[in-house]
Amino acid sequence: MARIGLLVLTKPTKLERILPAINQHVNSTLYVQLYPGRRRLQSLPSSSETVLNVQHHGPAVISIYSQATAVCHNLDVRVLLAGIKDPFISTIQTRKQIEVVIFDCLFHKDEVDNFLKSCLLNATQTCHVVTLNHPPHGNNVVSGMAESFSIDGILPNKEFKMYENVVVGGTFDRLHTGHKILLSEAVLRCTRKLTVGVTDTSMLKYKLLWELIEPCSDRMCLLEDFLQDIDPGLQYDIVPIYDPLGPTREDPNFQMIVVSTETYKGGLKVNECRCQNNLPILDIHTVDILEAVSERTCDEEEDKISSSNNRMRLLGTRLRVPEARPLLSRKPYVIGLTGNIASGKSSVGEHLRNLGAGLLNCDILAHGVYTKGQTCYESIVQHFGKEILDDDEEINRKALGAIVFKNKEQLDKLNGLVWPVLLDRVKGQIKALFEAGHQIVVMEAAVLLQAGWDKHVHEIWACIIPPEEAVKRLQERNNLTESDARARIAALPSNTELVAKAHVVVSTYWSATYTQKQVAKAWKALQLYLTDNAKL
Ligand SMILES: CC(=O)SCCNC(=O)CCNC(=O)[C@H](O)C(C)(C)COP(=O)(O)OP(=O)(O)OC[C@H]1O[C@@H](n2cnc3c(N)ncnc32)[C@H](O)[C@@H]1OP(=O)(O)O
Repeated sequence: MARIGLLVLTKPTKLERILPAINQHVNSTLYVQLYPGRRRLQSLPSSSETVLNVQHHGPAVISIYSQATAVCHNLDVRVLLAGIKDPFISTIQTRKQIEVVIFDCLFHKDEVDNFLKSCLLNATQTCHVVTLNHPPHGNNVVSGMAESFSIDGILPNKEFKMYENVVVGGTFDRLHTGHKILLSEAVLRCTRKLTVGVTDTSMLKYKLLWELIEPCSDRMCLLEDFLQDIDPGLQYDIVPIYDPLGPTREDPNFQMIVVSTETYKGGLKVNECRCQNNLPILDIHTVDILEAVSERTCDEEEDKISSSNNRMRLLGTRLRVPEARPLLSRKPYVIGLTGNIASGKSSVGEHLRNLGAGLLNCDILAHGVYTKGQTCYESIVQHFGKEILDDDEEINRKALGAIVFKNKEQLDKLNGLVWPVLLDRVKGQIKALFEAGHQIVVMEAAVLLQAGWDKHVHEIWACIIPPEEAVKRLQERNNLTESDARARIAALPSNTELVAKAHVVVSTYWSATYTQKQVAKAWKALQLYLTDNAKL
């Protein structure tokens, strides 16, 4: 199985039939090259032909993306546009090295050899060829796809225009089919420079699960990579934006803006602002939100292709490969379950226990190290004074908490007294749970990262909820004032810090059933990971 493949598509109507077979040949990136008739390679293009070509073949691009996404879920599909804009281009330049070329019809061996040698500029030495020459059945032409590539006899649509300077904006988090279509529509209509405004993370804090949005610089790099792939002939200016209008409020050169039906109002706002600034009004090209592949996977998701849905689907998945822990015993496999206060760690821990994990709760263990007669009792009383004692001389945690949660120095002191003793107990408990038959142990610890205990676990699972939800929960659960609740939240790592370290992220923001679903998904993925790596 190759990682990177190129599908040479001479008849787009065949796509539906050949897509399932493509999954057996490629598992990472699928380039698609629409291949206009080669007889045209001899003559030189004229600009009117370019416009006709884009007008004629542009809709096929959308259709390819929708169909390919529906069938090849795991492939990063990239429809190459340079050959559509200029049908006389005879070379294919991709960013990634092509390992397999898939033809949708039989070509003569000499033609194929010539194609591999002269047209493909970035193929591996061992690049091989597959022909999926399925016989046509029925007459059903897929909508948006013309059976013929010939543009002869096609009348120019006077409405259809191409522009030197085009602009498009968005968050572009984890490029999905909707983004690819929006960008392709912009590229297809652009002849010189495409400016892409990318919302900086500071603008996104109102978005659901914004903490899972990739950093702006990463999103910009991925965009550049995608755009250079689909049309290396354009100039790209990819810029971070800190307000919804970005560079459109001042650049006099922009001529056209590409928006989705959802962001059309934003396009109107841009023109309002340009009018006020005495700048030329932009033509607005609106791209439909893709409905065909927008099926929700659960009630909680939005009813369209959206980045929020994509982020929700990341919950419970393995976001990164755990670092090697050579100093940690391989067995049992220890998950550090952490999260800010009231984030629902304990419910996640319970789900994991139900699935078979051994569970230990460090909050509860911590309480046990300073009950009367236990190791930390004397040192805590000595430092914090007898005022923290109950009538029965036990440490009153409410009184102790009132001191430490208002004073960082005091909290550090308490942590310094408790953590070393607690860690010994935690290690003892992990061993006991393993001896009782648990191959996987979950260590629930609110301050896992601050304590530097990440080195004592094989991987980290973080539980996140929006901070405002945490404030609400804390006020209800712990009877705290709003400012006390905010102070308690601020004392623990933020969602962003947690996500940066976590291998798996779950959120208890929605229903208990949805939390359970995420945990079950993460548990299943962990079993696969452990089996693959023979860690159990
Ligand atoms: C490395 C670890 O994570 S060990 C587990 C955390 N425990 C510790 O660090 C020991 C020091 N803390 C304590 O002894 C107690 O929390 C006290 C005395 C401060 C307060 O006791 P209680 O009022 O009974 O609170 P309790 O222990 O149940 O903790 C309540 C919340 O405080 C937070 N909390 C606990 N310890 C700390 C700490 N050291 N720093 C910041 N927040 C903390 C937790 O997030 C917990 O929230 P959660 O229930 O949503 O997880």
